[in-house]
Amino acid sequence: MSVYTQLTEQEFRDFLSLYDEGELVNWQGIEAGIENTNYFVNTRHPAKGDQQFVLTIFEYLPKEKLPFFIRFMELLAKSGLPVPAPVHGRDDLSLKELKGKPCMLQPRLDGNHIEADDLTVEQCRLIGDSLARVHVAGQKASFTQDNFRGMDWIGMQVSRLSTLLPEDERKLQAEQWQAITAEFNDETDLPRGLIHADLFVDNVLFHKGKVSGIIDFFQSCEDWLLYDVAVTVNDWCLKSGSLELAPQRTEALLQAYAAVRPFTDEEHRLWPLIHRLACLRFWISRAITYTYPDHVLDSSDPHDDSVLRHFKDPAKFRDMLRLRTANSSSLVLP
Ligand SMILES: Nc1ncnc2c1ncn2[C@@H]1O[C@H](COP(=O)(O)OP(=O)(O)O)[C@@H](O)[C@H]1O
Ligand SMILES: N[C@@H](CCOP(=O)(O)O)C(=O)O
Repeated sequence: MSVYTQLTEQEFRDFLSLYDEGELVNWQGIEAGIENTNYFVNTRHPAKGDQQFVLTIFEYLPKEKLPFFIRFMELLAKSGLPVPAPVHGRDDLSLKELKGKPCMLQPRLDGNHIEADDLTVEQCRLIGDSLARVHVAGQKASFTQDNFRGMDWIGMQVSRLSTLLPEDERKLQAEQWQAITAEFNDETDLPRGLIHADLFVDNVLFHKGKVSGIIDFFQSCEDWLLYDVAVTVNDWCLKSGSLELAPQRTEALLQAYAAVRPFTDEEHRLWPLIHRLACLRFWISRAITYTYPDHVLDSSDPHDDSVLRHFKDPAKFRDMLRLRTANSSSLVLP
């Protein structure tokens, strides 16, 4: 469970007084998530009735990065996607502060998470369609933000980790980074746009056979659209208990995506390699969170047992990187 910032009842009440969303009924810390503190917060309003929200407190993201996420979420919600547009306070602003940390209130969307192993081919199809719609809607944006975990960041982490990793892992990262930077650079002719950048299964809710919630936009940014597709496929389309891609799931996701936004020739060519970029990125971010937590959680002491958190296994993406490299000829876009 990841609840880094604990709040008292009075602090919840004071916070809610900044909004016209009613009085506090109750709250509960949310177990999922590793980077931010999240609470379910229920209120009762004399006219609006019972309401359900999610309060997100940003533990390490700098305040200046947040307006982009808010604008992107608002744009997607306005485009008809099931994205929780942040709630505006009495001052008409959605970005607030609690205990010196930026925070915001979002509507709690209906639906449930599905365990990756239980996903159906239909759910993979639905998320392929939704992802393409996110990308198409993002093309309308007049605002942007760089990927703070993009190529520059990955390059920096590869050098930082080189003195800390075992020799075989250091060698693997160095070789992969060389292959990746040879193709992915300023001359790369891949379509770019606003991407979610973390569309893992646990960032989507399903309700009544539909995608009812796309959440956690706090890695979103401008980058290669195909990178977002690779990140998504690598979490949604695995065979049960394996890191191999399940052909039916993969095909369903990619075909549904391509029906909304067809892939370009350059995207077809670079599909096998962009998988390796996606794997390397999450291997590194997990290694940093898991093995070297000080590097990530600048604003809280990683050895402080009073905070509740959970970690994700970096080795999964190291092994997936090896597998995608070995099987690269089987990675084909429709
Ligand atoms: N708007 C929302 N509606 C419903 N549930 C939400 C919403 N936002 C977050 N959650 C719940 O909170 C959990 C953690 O949120 P998330 O944004 O993924 O946190 P983190 O950024 O720390 O990973 C999600 O897995 C989901 O269960
Ligand atoms: N999906 C990432 C973790 C990103 O962190 P989150 O707290 O924003 O979900 C992974 O699985 O490594």
